[in-house]
Amino acid sequence: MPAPVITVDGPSGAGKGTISHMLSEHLAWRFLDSGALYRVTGQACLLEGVALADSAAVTQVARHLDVDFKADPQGEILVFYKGQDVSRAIRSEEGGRAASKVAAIASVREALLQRQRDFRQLPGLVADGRDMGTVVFPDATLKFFLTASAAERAERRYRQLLAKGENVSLPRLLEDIKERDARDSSRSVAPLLPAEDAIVIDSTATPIAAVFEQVMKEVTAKGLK
Ligand SMILES: Nc1ncnc2c1ncn2[C@@H]1O[C@H](COP(=O)(O)OP(=O)(O)OP(=O)(O)O)[C@@H](O)[C@H]1O
Ligand SMILES: Nc1ccn([C@@H]2O[C@H](COP(=O)(O)O)[C@@H](O)[C@H]2O)c(=O)n1
Repeated sequence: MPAPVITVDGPSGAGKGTISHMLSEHLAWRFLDSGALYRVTGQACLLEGVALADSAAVTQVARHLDVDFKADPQGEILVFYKGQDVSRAIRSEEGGRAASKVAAIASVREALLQRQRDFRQLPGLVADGRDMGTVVFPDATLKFFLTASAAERAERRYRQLLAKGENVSLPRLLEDIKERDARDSSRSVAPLLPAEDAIVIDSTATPIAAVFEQVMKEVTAKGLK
């Protein structure tokens, strides 16, 4: 019997990472941040001087990706590429753009598929991404698709980056989010869309605690808690 999986998909800034992290802590299950794998692939290309448009070379980078995840003492997950902490670099808007470009290459997705599936271990896995419920774990026990308006997601990202002391422009963030939504949704391979059996939650006007409560109701109803 394979380990149970809860998938949390949706567009950028919908709250997937926040809810998935809360859920994995609450259940004491493993956590897969699949976006980080695409972000590290993009960052590795920038570091190794590989052009993002060179699909064959980007695929080689993805196949041999030397990536590691480690929690710091505060429980924050740090991401390492070839032993170097790239957590901050991959979280930039540029990192998100590069990730979304490499993620549109079918052979890159293929190269990262088994690595993602390897996270499925007992007692269970919470998997955060775009195609967790549709492609990577189609047999997941429970599937969520979180969404919110682009304006609300840009506002959230704006507040998040301001709190980190970064100099950001809200109109630019909104443009970036719309551009990334369009690329992620229109690509021919594993486009961003809810699985047929996903529970869709629109959090545009719903605080995090209330979203988590809704998610936990479904988890309990499935007998996972
Ligand atoms: N329901 C909500 N209401 C208000 N703020 C929220 C809500 N959900 C998440 N946030 C905040 O929005 C920001 C982005 O959330 P988060 O990183 O979880 O999104 P994400 O979907 O994982 O985005 P990405 O795919 O780009 O990593 C965080 O600062 C988070 O605290
Ligand atoms: N399963 C996934 C996860 C992510 N992507 C792509 O990576 C970009 C960054 O993801 P974040 O969740 O860290 O924001 C995202 O825009 C997608 O293009 C993906 O394709 N599949």
